[in-house]
Amino acid sequence: MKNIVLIGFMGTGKSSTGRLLAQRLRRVFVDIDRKIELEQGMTISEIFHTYGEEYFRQRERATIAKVARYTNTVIATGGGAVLNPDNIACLKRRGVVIWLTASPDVIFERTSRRRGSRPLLDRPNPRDAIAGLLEERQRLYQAASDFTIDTTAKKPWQVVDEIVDVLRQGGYLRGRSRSKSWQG
Ligand SMILES: Nc1ncnc2c1ncn2[C@@H]1O[C@H](COP(=O)(O)OP(=O)(O)OP(=O)(O)O)[C@@H](O)[C@H]1O
Ligand SMILES: O=C(O)C1=C[C@@H](O)[C@@H](O)[C@H](O)C1
Ligand SMILES: [Mg+2]
Repeated sequence: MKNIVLIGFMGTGKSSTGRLLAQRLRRVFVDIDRKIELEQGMTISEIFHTYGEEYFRQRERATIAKVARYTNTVIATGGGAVLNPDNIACLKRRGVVIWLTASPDVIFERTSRRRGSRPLLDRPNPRDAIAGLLEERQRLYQAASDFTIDTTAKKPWQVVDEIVDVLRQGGYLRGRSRSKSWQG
């Protein structure tokens, strides 16, 4: 079975929704940011501040190259994975790519919850940083994705339901996964 790859801006729910989706489909879940943190023994912010963004992007590239070879896995990428076309090319080889979106206000609200953990938003006016990065990246997410799901006004379990529906309709899932109602 193909991997299910979640892409999208910070705060669109790739990590939290990805974990739920993997539980629902009984698949392994890999979060690229978490894997880098574990392997490096540092948080993403510490990596950015100590070695710089370019170094982080190299680690991200190497980690994605490794994980993209898995099968049957739910993969949550970091928000900047689309910046390198090689990342997308290798993820697509064995994966179907889902773009999670959310409005700038909701992104701001969700990313404010764990301040200090997203170095690119660690500045005096994070709203402007969000607007600028969204503008730069929107077309990259669009071009990389097979399906798009707007998470703005949805609970994580509703996003999971929608992902399962689009994957099933697209012929990417076989058999039944647990019914929607179990998650309330
Ligand atoms: N659909 C949702 N409704 C409400 N809150 C959500 C939803 N999805 C995620 N969240 C919350 O928003 C915050 C950010 O979510 P998450 O870390 O999953 O985003 P992400 O896309 O993985 O971001 P990053 O690219 O920075 O890793 C978390 O506090 C999470 O619980
Ligand atoms: O959007 C981005 O460029 C990033 C998103 C996070 O997931 C982390 O990968 C890191 O903070 C960079
Ligand atoms: Mg994440």
